[in-house]
Amino acid sequence: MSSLRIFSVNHKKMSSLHINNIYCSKLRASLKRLKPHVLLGRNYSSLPGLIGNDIKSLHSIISPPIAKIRNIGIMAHIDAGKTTTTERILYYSGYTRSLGDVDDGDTVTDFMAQERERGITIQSAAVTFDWKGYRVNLIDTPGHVDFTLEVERCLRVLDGAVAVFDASAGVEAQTLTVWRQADKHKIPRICFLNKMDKTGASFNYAVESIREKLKAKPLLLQLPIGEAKTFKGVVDVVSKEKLLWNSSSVDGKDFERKPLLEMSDPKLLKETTEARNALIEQVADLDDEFADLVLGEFSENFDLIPAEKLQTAIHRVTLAQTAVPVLCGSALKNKGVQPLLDAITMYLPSPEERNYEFLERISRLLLPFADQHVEIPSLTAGNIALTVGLKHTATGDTIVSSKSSALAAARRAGREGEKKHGQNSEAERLLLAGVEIPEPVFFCTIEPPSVAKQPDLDHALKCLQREDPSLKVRLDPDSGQTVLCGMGELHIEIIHDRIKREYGLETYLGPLQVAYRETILNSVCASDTLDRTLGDKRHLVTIELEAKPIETSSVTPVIEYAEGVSEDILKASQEAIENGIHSACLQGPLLGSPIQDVAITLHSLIIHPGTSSTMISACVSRCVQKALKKADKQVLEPLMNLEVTVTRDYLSPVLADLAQRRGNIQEIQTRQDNRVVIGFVPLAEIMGYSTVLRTLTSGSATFAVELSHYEAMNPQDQSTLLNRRSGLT
Ligand SMILES: Nc1nc2c(ncn2[C@@H]2O[C@H](COP(=O)(O)OP(=O)(O)OP(=O)(O)O)[C@@H](O)[C@H]2O)c(=O)[nH]1
Repeated sequence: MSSLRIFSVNHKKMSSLHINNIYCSKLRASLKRLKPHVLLGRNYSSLPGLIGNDIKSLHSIISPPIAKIRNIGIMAHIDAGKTTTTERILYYSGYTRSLGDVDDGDTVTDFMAQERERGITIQSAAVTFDWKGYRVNLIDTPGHVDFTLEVERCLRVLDGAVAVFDASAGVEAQTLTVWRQADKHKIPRICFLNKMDKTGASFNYAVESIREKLKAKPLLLQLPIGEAKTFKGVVDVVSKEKLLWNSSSVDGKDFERKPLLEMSDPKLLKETTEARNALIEQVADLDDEFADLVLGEFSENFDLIPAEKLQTAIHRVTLAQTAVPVLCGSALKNKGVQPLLDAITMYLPSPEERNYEFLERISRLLLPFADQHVEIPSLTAGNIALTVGLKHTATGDTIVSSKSSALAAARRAGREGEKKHGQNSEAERLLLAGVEIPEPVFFCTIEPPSVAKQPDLDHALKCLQREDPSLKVRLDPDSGQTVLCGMGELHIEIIHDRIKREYGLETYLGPLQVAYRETILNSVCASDTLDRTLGDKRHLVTIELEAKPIETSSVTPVIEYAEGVSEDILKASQEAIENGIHSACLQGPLLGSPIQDVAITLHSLIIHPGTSSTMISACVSRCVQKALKKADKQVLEPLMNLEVTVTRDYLSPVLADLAQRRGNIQEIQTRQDNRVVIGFVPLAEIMGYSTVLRTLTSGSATFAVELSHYEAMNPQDQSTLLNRRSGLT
C-alpha cells in the first residue's frame, strides 16, 4: 500500500495530516492573493516558487536522500516559546532574513490574522528549510487547550518532536497533555529548556520536573553557563566544549565554540566530565551496543570514548524512546538555538527509521512555506507536501493510490494484527490511526446576516469542519437555528472571526452555553405503536423496550436485543432501529442535551411488511424518548482540570475565588517562588476566568484548563440550572 504523507491546505493555511483536500479554485485564489508576496515587511530568502529566481536551489532540496530528512514538530504548553524558537530556527537556517517576534506580531508560522493579533498559535503551520545538509520539515503546533486536536493531528505525521519548556516553570499542564499524545503516537522527542534568561529559570528544577512529572529519563546533553540574568551560553557535555554567545551580536549568529581546558575552566571542566560520565553510564544502561563498547574498549577511561560513538548511541536511545535528550537556551535572547538544530538532525530519526512505507506520484503537489506554497513536479519518500483537488477527504483520512491497494493493505494489516498484538505491527505502520476527536464542551447559536446568506454560512461551516473536526455544527430542531459546538470560548471566537475574514460573512453568535449531558438513574420500560397509512401503504410498528443506566462515560448508547426479537426482522431493519435509538439519545428530556451512560434493550418488535425504515426509526425514537422521560433523570456537567500558577501573595484571593466557583482544590504545589493550585472546577464557572484572574492577581498568574470528565450536578445546582433554562429565574 502507498501511504503518502501530505498536508492539507484550506485556502490560506495548511494543516498537518495525510492528504487532505485543497479546493483548487480556492487555492488558486489564495495564490493570486499572495502575489506580489509581501508579508508584513519580512524578508524571505528561500521562498522561491512564487518569486521564481531560486528554483534551482529549491530543486536541490526537493529530493534529499531519505536519511537526510527530518519531519519534526514543536510542541509545548502555551507561551513556552515554541513560536519564538521556530522563528530563530528559520532565521539561522537562512529561511528568513530578519528575526520575527511574537510580541510584534510578525512571525512566519503564526500567520493567521487572529494569531498575530493575539500572539498565540492556533493552527499548525509547516515550513521547510535546510540545516547543514539536512532537509527539515517543521510544524509549529498550538499550545492552547482549545486546539488540542490540531496538535494531535500533527503528531500523527511526525517522526520526531521538540518539546519546548519554560525553564522557570518546568513541566506545565498542557506539556503533560501533549507529552501523552506524543507517547500515544510513539514520537521520539528531545527537550529544549527555553527561557533560561528569565528570572527564576532553573535548569535543575526543569530537569527534575521532566523526570518526575513526565516519568521520562532526561539525558543532559548540555549544562547552562549561568542562569536567569547571568545566562550566557551552554556547555556541550558530549564534546566537552563551551558555547558562548557574543553579547554584542544582536541576532545571536555569532557564537564561539571552545574546548573546556583545565587551565581556564577547571570548575566547569570538572562538572562537565562528571556530567559526561553520568551520561555515558545512563546511555550504556539503555543501549546494549554502546554498553559493549563502554565495557570493552573504553572501560578504563570514558574520556576516550569518541563523541560520534556517544552521539550514535544517543540517537538509538532517542529513537527507542527510552530516554530524552535535554538541551537548553533562550530563544528570545538568541542563545542555544543552533545547537538545538544540530541535535534535531543528529538525534531525531529520519522517516525510514520510523518504518513507514511511502511511494508515489500524485497529480499536483505543493511544498509548504508557512502560508505560501510552491508547485513541485514530484516528491521522494518521507517528505511532507500538500496536494490539491481532493473534494471529499477530511482531516484524519489516509490516502492510498487505489481501492485495490487499500484493500490489500487492510488485508495485510488484518493478518498482521492477528499475528502480532504488540507494538509496531504492520497495521500501525500502514494505516495511520485516525485522530481522536474530543467532544465539544461549549455551544452557541450562529446566525447569518440574512436568511439569503444561510447557504453561504452552511458552506463556510462545512469547509471549516472538514479542516477542523473538533468543530461540530448541528441544527436545533426546535428553533431551526444553526448551533456551533466547540472546544472552548477561544475556539468559537476564532471560528466566528474566520467566517468573517475568510468568507466575508458577518454572523451573529448567541450566548455561549456549556454542553451539559444527561443520564437516567433507574431502569424503565416503555412501549409504543405507530400505525399510519400513507397512500395505499400501511406502516405499522409495535415496540417494547427498556432503558437502563450503565457506566460507559460515553454518549453512544449501548444497544441490546432480547431473545424475543426475530432475527429476520433484525436483519432487515437493524440500521433503522439503531438510527432511531441514536437520534433519541441525542436530546435528553431535561435540557435537550445528549444522554450518557445508557443501555437500550429491545424486548419485542413487530413490523408490518412494507413499513418504511423512516417510520421504524420514528417509532423507535419516540419510544426511547418516552422511556427516558419516565425515568429519574440527572444532569451531568463538564468538570475541568484546572492548574493556576500564582505568586504566594495572591494565593489567598485566588483560593477564595475558586471556592465561590464550586472549585475542588486537590493540591497546592510549590514551584520556585510560585504556588501551583491544582484541582477541578465546573466549566460553567470558569467562563471569562482569564479576565477575573488577571484582575485578582494584577496579571501575575497564569492558568490552564482541560476537560477532565462529566460529573453529576448536586440537586440544588441542578434545579437552579433547570429553572434558569426554563426562564423561571
Ligand atoms: N524571557 C524569555 N521570554 C521568551 C523566550 N522565548 C519566548 N519568550 C516570550 O514568551 C512569550 C510566548 O512566546 P511564544 O513564542 O509565542 O510562545 P508559544 O509557545 O509559541 O505560544 P503559543 O503559540 O501561544 O502556544 C512571548 O512574549 C515571548 O517573547 C525566552 O527565551 N526568554
